[in-house]
Amino acid sequence: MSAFRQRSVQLARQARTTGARNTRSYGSSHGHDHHHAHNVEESLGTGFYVTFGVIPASYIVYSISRPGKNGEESTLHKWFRQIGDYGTQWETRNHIVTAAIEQAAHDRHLLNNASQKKTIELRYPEVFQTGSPFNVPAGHYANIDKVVEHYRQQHLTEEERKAKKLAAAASQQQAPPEVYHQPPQDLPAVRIGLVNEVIGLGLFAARDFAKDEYVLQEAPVITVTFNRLRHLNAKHEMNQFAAVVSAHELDHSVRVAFPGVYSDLGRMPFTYDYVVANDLFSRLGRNLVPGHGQLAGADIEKDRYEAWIGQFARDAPFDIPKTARFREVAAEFIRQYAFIEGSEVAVYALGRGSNLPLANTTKDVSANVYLLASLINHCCTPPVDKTTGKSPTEDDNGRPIGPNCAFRVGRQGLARFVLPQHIVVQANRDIKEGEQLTWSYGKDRSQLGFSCLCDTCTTAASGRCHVL
Ligand SMILES: C[S@@+](CC[C@H](N)C(=O)[O-])C[C@H]1O[C@@H](n2cnc3c(N)ncnc32)[C@H](O)[C@@H]1O
Repeated sequence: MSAFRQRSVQLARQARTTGARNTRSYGSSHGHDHHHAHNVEESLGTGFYVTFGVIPASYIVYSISRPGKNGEESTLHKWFRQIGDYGTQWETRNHIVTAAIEQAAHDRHLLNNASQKKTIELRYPEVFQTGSPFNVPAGHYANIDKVVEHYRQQHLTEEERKAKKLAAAASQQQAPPEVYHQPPQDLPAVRIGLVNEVIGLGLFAARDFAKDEYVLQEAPVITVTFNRLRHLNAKHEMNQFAAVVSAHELDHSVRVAFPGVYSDLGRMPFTYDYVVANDLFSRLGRNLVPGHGQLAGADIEKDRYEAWIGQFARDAPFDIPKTARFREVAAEFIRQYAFIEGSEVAVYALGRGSNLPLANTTKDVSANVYLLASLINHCCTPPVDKTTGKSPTEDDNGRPIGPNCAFRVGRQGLARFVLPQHIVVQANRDIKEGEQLTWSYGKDRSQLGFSCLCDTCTTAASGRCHVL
């Protein structure tokens, strides 16, 4: 194209030169043309391109508009027809899509509503009649009696093994002791005794008890509202003071059970003769639930008793001034002697700063004082043995050590026979007649508030408590 263009320019230049020769030359331009011939750059122009473009375009249009060799439809004609057919095509597609959606909806409806078949159609029912096609001579079935017998034996052996295992497990599983479910028996349960002049009164087994056996059930003699956090405030102190004093006024046995508290409240302890003459030791058993353990009297010598109450008699003034100090005395008495329903620790174990469990600590709850159960003294649990990981229950000579009882207040666990606010005493190991009943006050020695003189602490053979 470039060569063609250069040639055209050359021809045009020659034509101009010839033209100049035939025309007049003006003086001013004379000789200039001759010496300075310009190179003229000219494009081919639109006309040129149009002319040359039309030819192939016409050819293309011509060829696509021609029918095929065998009279087929020309390409151009096909295009026009396709464009014309678009409407029909879309209509057909829409019909197909609509039909598919309708069918899907129908199927879905059918699947959701049709009930499931309860039987399975066999592809060919003769399947039941056929035997194994392998290793079976024509007209015969294999005799599988031996196989059946083998698996029958295997099944019987397995069943026998299971039965033996179950029986072994059942014999190993110890049935809970019968006594654990039974309320205390209507038999002598406890006897009152004087442990020594420091510890004071205590309760002693009046017969043998088996581990887990219930010893007695007792109703409270004083019930007051108690709040672990607001124990010492005017409302609670007044409530406790009134309850403690009126219990004393109603029954002299209360003064026998708590001589120290009543001397603090201005009441003289009774003499031994007065107690015996009025049968006040026996009256200490008056709140036992009938049929749930009996008090077998008291075993206390006169001179020891007089020596013991002498310490309280010395302090006792003769009147009860209702001052704040006496309210405090009553409140302290409740803290020392009361038990809370549902709790397995007594109120003293819930003293200020205690982290022992009490359902809702800011709530007012009932705290109960009992006549007999309040005489049960504390015994320390021996420290855990590092080798066994348990607290020893026997000393080196095989004698039982540690507390031998536990208590529950109200219904708890299997002790469903316990009445609301009542206390039940339970043997936590076998107890011999004459043994002192003890339980743990729930704190270690440093927090007890008195110098512990329990067997665990004082018996040389056990003596382990000293390390606490
Ligand atoms: C709930 S009373 C038990 C009955 C008490 N012995 C009495 O005569 O009133 C608790 C008080 O008994 C005394 N006590 C209980 N267990 C004791 C122990 N292991 N060692 C020394 N004193 C104990 C303490 O004076 C304690 O405050």
